[in-house]
Amino acid sequence: MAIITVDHLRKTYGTRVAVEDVSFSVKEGEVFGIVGRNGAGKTTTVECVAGLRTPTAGTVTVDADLKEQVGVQLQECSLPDKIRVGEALALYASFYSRPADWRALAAEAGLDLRVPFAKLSGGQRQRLSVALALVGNPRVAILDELTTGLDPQARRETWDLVTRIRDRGVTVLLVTHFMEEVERLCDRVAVISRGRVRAVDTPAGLVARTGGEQRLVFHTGEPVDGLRALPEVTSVTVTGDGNGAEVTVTGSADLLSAVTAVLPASRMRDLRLERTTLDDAFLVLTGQEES
Ligand SMILES: Nc1ncnc2c1ncn2[C@@H]1O[C@H](COP(=O)(O)OP(=O)(O)OP(=O)(O)O)[C@@H](O)[C@H]1O
Repeated sequence: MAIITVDHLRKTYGTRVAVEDVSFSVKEGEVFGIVGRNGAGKTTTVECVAGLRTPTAGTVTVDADLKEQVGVQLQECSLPDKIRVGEALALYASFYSRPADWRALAAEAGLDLRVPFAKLSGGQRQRLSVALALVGNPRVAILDELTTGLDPQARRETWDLVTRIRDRGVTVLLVTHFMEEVERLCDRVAVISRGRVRAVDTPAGLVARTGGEQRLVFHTGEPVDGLRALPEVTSVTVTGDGNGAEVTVTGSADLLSAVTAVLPASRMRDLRLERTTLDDAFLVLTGQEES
């Protein structure tokens, strides 16, 4: 069941078009990603979903009482330097009629209640901002670029926190630049480019729709012309000659077994198989329009 429905959303600021035409729906309980290059319209879109901005045209429907049931973590978390983690959580909890147990939230986010905001690391600040977004016990959490600027360890801890939120049944709308984050966390993702949705799919579906191509690269002294006739093969490129020739074969799934049936792996050196990645898919889907 859709908990969020965005239908032909458009948002302009004077003559500047921030969101041209965006439609998607988010199912209850899923982690739904929004990806796109800088300025694509991601933040404007989620701010409209959160009720922080009014659409110029189109509609946003959220099947939850906005004030109480949507928790928002926006790009920068800024609090007074001296406020302690526990004080900030208690303050936010006082805004809600049925707040979550904020001590448990802090423990889950790995935060010490006594530490003042100014002393928190970047990762701790991000996890505090997620905890603050959850303190009202929302059914929907909107998280905007929550791991930008974090080191790999802090990023992983934040991902674990998002996974635990999802496991509790909270629907998550996640804006991100990181394809690894999409692969790890998102059930489905909308790719936005220049204010329009270019694709909505699972991460694997996005990879598949932009080719799902495989590439086999190896060195051999053997003739490779026979490979061109294989139905799995779309191209064979040879650079250099003789025993040092580097051969690149592209094609569909099962490329490796098809090729090694004709040319045994024992006749190849430095064999490697490369697959289309989500990064490749993202570049294909957003690249042409915005270089
Ligand atoms: N308040 C505003 N007034 C004027 N233009 C704005 C305003 N907010 C956003 N824009 C413009 O709208 C476009 C989309 O901005 P938005 O912040 O939604 O993009 P984004 O995809 O979230 O980018 P980023 O990844 O850099 O955060 C940009 O060109 C931006 O400059």
